[in-house]
Amino acid sequence: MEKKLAFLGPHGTFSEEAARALTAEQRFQHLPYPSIIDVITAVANHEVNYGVVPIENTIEGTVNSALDWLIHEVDLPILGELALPISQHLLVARREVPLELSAIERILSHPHAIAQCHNFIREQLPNAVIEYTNSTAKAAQIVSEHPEELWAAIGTRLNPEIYPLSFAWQEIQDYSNNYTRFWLIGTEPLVLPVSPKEKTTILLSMPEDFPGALYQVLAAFAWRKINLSKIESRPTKKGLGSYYFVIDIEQKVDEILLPGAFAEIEALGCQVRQLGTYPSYIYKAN
Ligand SMILES: O=C(O)C(=O)C[C@]1(C(=O)O)C=C[C@@H](O)C=C1
Repeated sequence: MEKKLAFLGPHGTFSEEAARALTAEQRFQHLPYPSIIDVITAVANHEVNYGVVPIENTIEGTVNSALDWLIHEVDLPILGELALPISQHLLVARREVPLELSAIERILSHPHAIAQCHNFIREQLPNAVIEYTNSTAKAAQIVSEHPEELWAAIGTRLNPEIYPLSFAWQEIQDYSNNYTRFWLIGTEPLVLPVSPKEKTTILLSMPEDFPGALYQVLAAFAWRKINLSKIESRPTKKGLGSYYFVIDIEQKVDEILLPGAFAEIEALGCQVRQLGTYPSYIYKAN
């Protein structure tokens, strides 16, 4: 039976691009879900076998809703990661007389896409009202369905191929080297192509009132020369000043020295939860 994979819909999101690229060599039924949390929940409830969610963007940083749901609400392993180049475009409904930029009253998109284009919006559309949607493609769909309104969407280069839209301005993100990392999550293992880059992500909980705990944790990695690529603190939601640390490590969990580092950290009284050990890819267009 064909395996099912959930992505943030509707069709035409960056998440769908990432999902199709990550699973290019396998046959899947790709299913759109209305929100990132719905994607994760569908995987956790076994409605689908796998899901793809955005986790971090170069300009805007961590996608907190995705990371927090994976930390607090479910226990699903990360199976793979893809960094997808992101370019944002200003899209308007197709009409006989093209909509002037100065006439745009409302601009719709996913909060992360809006945040990647703050400078453009402030300079070119200072009076437009911002309306957040669950995804870029949702914004594109809504704008295309209301050609009578003076609305624009921030969306992907593929959106005008799916919805009756035209480009009002291309490449509007504030920084050119824009990437979003996506995680593939699932309830069963998946054979993915070998990657030169393997990563492990852990969630670290520390004992309370332990001066220098983070310093000692980092020392356990440092003296073993284990490379870390990200440390993010997220609230435990149990009280102000109480945090988890999400740490991305640039090697696989069973590689030499990493189990020793975990044992040393646990001996300090910290808890280590492994969120996944997985291949990491950078998207390359064919
Ligand atoms: O709206 C989309 O197209 C998504 O896939 C979501 C998302 C995100 O959550 O960061 C993905 C990539 C871009 O950074 C902007 C939006």
